[in-house]
Amino acid sequence: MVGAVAVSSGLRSNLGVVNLATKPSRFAECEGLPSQVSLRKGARGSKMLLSSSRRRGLGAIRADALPSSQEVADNVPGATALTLEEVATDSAKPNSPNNGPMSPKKGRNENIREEARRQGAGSSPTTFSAKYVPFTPGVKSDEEYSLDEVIYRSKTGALLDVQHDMEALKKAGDGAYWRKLFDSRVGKTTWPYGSGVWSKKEWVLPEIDDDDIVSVFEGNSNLFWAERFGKEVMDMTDLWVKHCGISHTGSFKDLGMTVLVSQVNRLRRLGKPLLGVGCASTGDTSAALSAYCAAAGIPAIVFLPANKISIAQLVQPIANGALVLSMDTDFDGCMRLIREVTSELPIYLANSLNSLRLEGQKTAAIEILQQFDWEVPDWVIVPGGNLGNIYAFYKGFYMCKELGLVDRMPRLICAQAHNANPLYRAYKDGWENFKPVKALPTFASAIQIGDPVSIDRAIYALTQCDGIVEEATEQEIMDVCAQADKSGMFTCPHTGVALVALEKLRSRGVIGPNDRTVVVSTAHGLKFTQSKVEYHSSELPDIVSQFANPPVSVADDFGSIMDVLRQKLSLNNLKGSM
Ligand SMILES: N[C@@H](CCOP(=O)(O)O)C(=O)O
Repeated sequence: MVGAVAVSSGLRSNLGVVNLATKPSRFAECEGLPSQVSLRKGARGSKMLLSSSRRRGLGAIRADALPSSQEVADNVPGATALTLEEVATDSAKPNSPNNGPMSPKKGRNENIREEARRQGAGSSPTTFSAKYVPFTPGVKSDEEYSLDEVIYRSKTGALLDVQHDMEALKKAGDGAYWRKLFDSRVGKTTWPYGSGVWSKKEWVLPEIDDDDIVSVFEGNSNLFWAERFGKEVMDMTDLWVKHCGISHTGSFKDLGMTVLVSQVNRLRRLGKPLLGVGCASTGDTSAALSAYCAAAGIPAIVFLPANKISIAQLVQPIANGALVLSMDTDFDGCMRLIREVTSELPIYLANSLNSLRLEGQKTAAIEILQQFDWEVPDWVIVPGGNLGNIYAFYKGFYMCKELGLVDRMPRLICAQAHNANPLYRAYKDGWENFKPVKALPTFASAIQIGDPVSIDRAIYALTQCDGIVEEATEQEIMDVCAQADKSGMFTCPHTGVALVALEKLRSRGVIGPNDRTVVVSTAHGLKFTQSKVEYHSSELPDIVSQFANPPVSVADDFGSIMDVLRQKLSLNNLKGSM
């Protein structure tokens, strides 16, 4: 066990040293974010710019009501003004990263954006449109906002939804038309359709100019048949994993972030004085935001709970040049603070409270149908923390049904960690009396959230499709991950939570042995190696490592190695035949 112990203690000591809270100055001057506009002391001086009613308004601000860059500079001690022109034109500069490395040159002088523009693909005036409306299902309202406004909540404080002109989409063609169009774009590098998200552009952000899109051709993620795990562990024949973690920054967040950052890119070009984009995060949202902002040359500001995210997640925004603020609180605390800050300063909020994100995330559901050649699976299991994604999946499936691409919806299951299970509790209570909880530490750290922003969206989605909520204990999460990994996967703990939900529903007979079931894997397991190392070293407190596979320490000589092989591989039984 020497090897395992060494690896594990090395990792642990690394974790101990990395605490950005003690080193703010090194990171305050990250590329693209003038340190004068840092959010340290004095930023609260800008309070006078916003009316107190807006402060009470749950963070809802409209872009046309935002202070100008000059006003910010005048009122924020130490801030300098970016001219509107500077803000707006940065991404249009010829050497802007937005036009840079991810756009391979076509011919001598043309990149793929230019090629798409020349061919008129996607940039011509569209008959499709989308707008924000209050997310108040069943309640009629005339309230609506352009997607070019900076607004996250309705007048009454409700969440917003992006509403598409479904009539225009229906008029364009029937289900077969849309299926054919989407299928024709898969596997190409045509800008911007090489992206799994933008290949559904008409259903996502129909009115954005292709030139404003910030994409690294995310999406089109793997959907694979988990044959051995399905058969041996779940007694199932038709179990699939949609691996959204095989993505640019290693999680499904890329799907939403390409949409959100593209819209910010557009707003800055239109002259909105947005200084940057900010989020609270348990590690994946911050990684995605930082990468897309870096690709577009837009400042990113991320609020992280100190010592609560993995090193692999922490290093991503650092490397991408974001301003990383590490705080001695949990995710819910970071979320409260970023909402306060974004209602004070012209920083665009990138958490899934912002309904734009879900427009990108819903494409994973459409992809699942597409990958099954437009056949609908019986069940789709999604891990849930802040709860935007379960609604995003619902919406993707719903649009496909409404527009005739398929004729039914799958049943959705949301899976939560027992240590952070407010949705599960509400479900068990017949959806009555939702109460936020104090989320306790869980290996599934990305869903360690006690007061989920999208609770209303999640409850709506689940009630609409006869959905189910399940929960997983820490022991169950680690065991199922080890079993899944043994069958060739490399699961993140959140995927483990979804697998536990599956196991429980299988053992109760709710999910049948031949039901086509998709488990959504939300992140790459390589982001969460620490708990795996400790599990296989049997070093996790309060966890019995029944599926541990520790490395064997062996002397570097032939005889010792043969002894181990004999013991481990039952070579003695084979002796006669050798
Ligand atoms: N797991 C998330 C938490 C933030 O949720 P979001 O839905 O607002 O992105 C993360 O990776 O930060």
